[in-house]
Amino acid sequence: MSNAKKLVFVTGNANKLKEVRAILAQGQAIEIDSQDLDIPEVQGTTQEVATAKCKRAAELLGGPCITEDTALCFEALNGLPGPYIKHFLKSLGHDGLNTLLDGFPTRAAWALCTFAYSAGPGSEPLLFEGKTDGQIVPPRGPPVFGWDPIFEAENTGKTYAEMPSEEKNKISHRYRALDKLRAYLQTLEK
Ligand SMILES: O=P(O)(O)OP(=O)(O)OP(=O)(O)OC[C@H]1O[C@@H](n2cnc3c(O)ncnc32)[C@H](O)[C@@H]1O
Ligand SMILES: [Mg+2]
Repeated sequence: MSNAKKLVFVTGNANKLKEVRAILAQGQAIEIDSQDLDIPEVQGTTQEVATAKCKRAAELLGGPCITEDTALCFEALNGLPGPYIKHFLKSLGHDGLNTLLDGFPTRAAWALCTFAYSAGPGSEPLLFEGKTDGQIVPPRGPPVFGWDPIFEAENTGKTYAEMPSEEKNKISHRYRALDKLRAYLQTLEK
């Protein structure tokens, strides 16, 4: 009999779901169900964006849920595109995001993952953040997931896209945020 804790992850992104399941599968009794709900994303800080999305998801579901927002932040642009990376990526592509940084003294960037957990409608979401530093580089590796080919992580010399998934999942912004969420969920079981 499985005594796994079940959680609903509200996301429309199949790659996120895949990584979250792979990371949580490492010895943890948390099962993830997913739902793709169309939730407008507000403008603001990464925290404001994450909180508003999770609140709305819990209202629509009528129960507890998690949501996740990923930002890609350029040091030269004071953290932008940040939570708006999805639209920047769609409009500019990998090459355009690189060109955006031409003429700036640094191509340093960080990937920021924010998980939000709501215990249910009306319950203020809790946030769990994970960050991985890196550099924006011309694309290398298979273009499977978002901006993976242009993000060279920390001192690995590899873009996320060049890493086997187990390697990315050990150092990623998502892994680091999930580690905190997992620790919090364990305290609820006690
Ligand atoms: O339904 P949700 O969960 O919101 O899924 P989404 O695809 O809209 O995701 P976000 O709003 O968080 O936007 C983040 C953007 O960054 C991309 N992205 C997220 N995590 C990534 C990762 O680990 N590597 C590369 N790209 C990523 C993703 O495809 C989006 O274009
Ligand atoms: Mg989204």
